[in-house]
Amino acid sequence: MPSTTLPPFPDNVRTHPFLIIDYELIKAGDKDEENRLWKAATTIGFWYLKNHGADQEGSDMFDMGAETMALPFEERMKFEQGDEGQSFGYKKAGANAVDAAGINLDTSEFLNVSKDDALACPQVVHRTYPSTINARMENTIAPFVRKALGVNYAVLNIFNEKLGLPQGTLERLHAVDEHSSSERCIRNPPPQVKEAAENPVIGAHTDFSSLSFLHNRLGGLQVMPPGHDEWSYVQPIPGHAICNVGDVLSLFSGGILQSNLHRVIPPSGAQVEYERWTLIFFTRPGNSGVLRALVLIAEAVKKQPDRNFKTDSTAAAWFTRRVKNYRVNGTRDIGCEPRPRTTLRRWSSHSVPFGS
Ligand SMILES: O=C(O)CCC(=O)C(=O)O
Ligand SMILES: [Fe+2]
Repeated sequence: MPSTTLPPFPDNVRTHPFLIIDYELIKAGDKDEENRLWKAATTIGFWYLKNHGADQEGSDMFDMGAETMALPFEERMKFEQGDEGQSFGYKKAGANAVDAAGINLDTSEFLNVSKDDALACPQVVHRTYPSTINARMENTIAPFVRKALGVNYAVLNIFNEKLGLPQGTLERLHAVDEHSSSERCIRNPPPQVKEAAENPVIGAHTDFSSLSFLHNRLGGLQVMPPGHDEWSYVQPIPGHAICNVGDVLSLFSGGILQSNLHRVIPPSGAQVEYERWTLIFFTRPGNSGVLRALVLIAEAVKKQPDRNFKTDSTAAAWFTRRVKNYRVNGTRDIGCEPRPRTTLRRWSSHSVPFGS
């Protein structure tokens, strides 16, 4: 369990301010708040969300993560996600690379529990999990999934309206009863040597979700805002989730919604001594939907001939490829684009932006 007496976020590092969106106002249909959300999503693609109502569920999830990471390593490894593009299960540290060459390995461990397994429990949809996860499937994981989905559907419905799509289009593409996404709980140990304090623990990337609903207590997350060439920290604010647009919404919206580059390095200042935990719910599209810019967005796509908003892949195939390409031992699919291990390149400068 992450300590409750963590040192404060340092005041001598560069941070990037995000808009703070009030979920209570969003639920109440406040148009000004919807406009602020739209502004955040179409500029940097990140925002803080307050009054999301998932604090207790998030805290229970962190407990689940701590209980599971306390199991012997061999036990966790029985549930390792493997190199075939499956994300559900346990990811050991060092299975992913943090640089484009695939030389430097990550230090993060992930626990990815499928929302389908959580909501169908005791039925197994995708796979089984360590005993500590099974024990909390109904009373911890499913309630968190429901809260996170509620938040993300509210946001999707606003984007749907702003994009001028027929009512319910984005929600249907992310239908709760169609198999899809995972959530993630991450543990990063403190760096072993002082020099490692600047090394990324999760390399630069854009999320291959539609929306990410993220909770962390220590610093370390950094963004590269559009038009900048230096990283800025994202300061965790107690009780505020950090939300961001992922590649799938960017793709569906022809780039109107921004999926922004970010990475994780060890926390700075006194926080560096502490284990760092993150909880994320990734809302992903249903597996059968073909990923391409939606028809009504075709005009926006035509105006950006240098960018590719067409994958010819279903969500399931695209997602599998993205997971495999992160794995050090992952085999590339025939016909797959060159393997950028991380998306250090800006999309505008490479022709297959959604293939990595
Ligand atoms: O740990 C964090 O703060 C962010 C993790 C992240 O960006 C990811 O898992 O995609
Ligand atoms: Fe991310």
